Amino acid sequence: METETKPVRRPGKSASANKARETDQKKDSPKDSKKSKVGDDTQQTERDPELKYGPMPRFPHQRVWTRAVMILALLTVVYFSYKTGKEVPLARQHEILHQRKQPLECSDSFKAEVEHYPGCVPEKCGRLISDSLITAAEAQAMLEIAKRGLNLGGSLGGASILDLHSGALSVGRTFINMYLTEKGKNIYRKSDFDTYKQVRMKIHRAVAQNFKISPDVLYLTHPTFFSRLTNLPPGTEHDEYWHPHVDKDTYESFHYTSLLYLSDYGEDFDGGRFVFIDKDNVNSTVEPRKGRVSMFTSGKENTHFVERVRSGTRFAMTVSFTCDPKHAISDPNGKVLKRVPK
Ligand SMILES: O=C(O)CCC(=O)C(=O)O
Ligand SMILES: [Fe+2]
Repeated sequence: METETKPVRRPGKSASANKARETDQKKDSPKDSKKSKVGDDTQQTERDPELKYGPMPRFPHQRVWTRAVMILALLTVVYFSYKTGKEVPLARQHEILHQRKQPLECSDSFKAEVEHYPGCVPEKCGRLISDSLITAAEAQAMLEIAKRGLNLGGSLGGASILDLHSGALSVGRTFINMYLTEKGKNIYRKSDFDTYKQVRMKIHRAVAQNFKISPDVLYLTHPTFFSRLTNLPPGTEHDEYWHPHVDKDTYESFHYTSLLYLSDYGEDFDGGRFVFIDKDNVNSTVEPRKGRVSMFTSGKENTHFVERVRSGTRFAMTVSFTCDPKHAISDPNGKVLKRVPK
C-alpha cells in the first residue's frame, strides 16, 4: 500500500515548522552559504519532500480516497453525458449550404431491400442537405400553394397535411378529398402544378445524383405531401409527429426521402428541428430553413424524429421516392384520382 501517513509539517502554515526550518538553515556553515543557490534548494527539497511533491497525505489512506472520489466523479460525468447523448448540428438555420453530405453505412435491412431493384442501390447510404437547389422564388411559390390548400381545412391538433396528388386534406379529426369540395376543386391553376413539378423534378434529379443511381429507376411515391405543424395538443394519433421512426417502416414504399422546408426555424417557429438519431447516442440536427432540401436513404440508418413545435407554424413538404415502379405516382393536376393510393 502506498499511503503510509504521518503528521506532516505544511510550509507557510505552521510557525513551529518555519522556525525549525530557520534553525536548520542557521546550522549551515558560512562556507556552505556561499554555494550556488541551486545547491541550497536541492538540499532543502531533499530534506523536505513536501516542497518537491506538494502536501503529503494528512489522514489515513488519503491518496486512495482522493483517487476514488476523482474516479467516481469522472464516471458520473461520463454516465450522464452518455445518457443524455450529444447533439451535433448537421445544418444550422443561418448557414447557407451548397451541399453538406453525411455518408453512412446502409442498415442491413435497407441493403437487403434495395438489392431487389437493380440500379437503385445507393453507392453509400446517408444524408445530404442543400440550400442551393431550390430558388427563393420556388420556395415562396410552394409555400403559397401549401397555405392556400391547408387554409381550407386543418387538423384539430398540431399536424395538418395536404396531398396534392390524392387531394387528401386534414380536417378536424379526419381527412377529406379537397378536389371534391366546391372551394377546393378549382383552387389551383396550371402554373401552380407546373411549379410543383419543376421543384419535384429538381429534387428527383438531386437525389439520384447524390446517391449515384439513375433518375430513371427512381419514382415519385405516395405519400408526397405538405405539412403544417404547430404546438396544438394532439387531437388524434395523426397529430403526433414527434415520434422517432424509420420512413421505410412507416411508409412501405419509401426508399429515398426528401424534405423541402418552407419556413425558418427560429423566425417562423421554435422547436420543430429535424433530428437524426445516430449511433452512440449522438443526434444530428437539421434546423429548417426556407428552401432547404434534406435528402436521405429511408432505412434504419436514418432513424429520425421531428421535435415538437413550441411556437409559431412550421411548413414543409415531404417528397418521397421509391425504386418500385408498382408504387409510382404521377405529378398532380388537380383531377380526382380514380385509384386512391393506399
Ligand atoms: O417534416 C419533417 O422535417 C420530417 C417529416 C417526417 O419525418 C416524415 O414525413 O416522415
Ligand atoms: Fe419521417
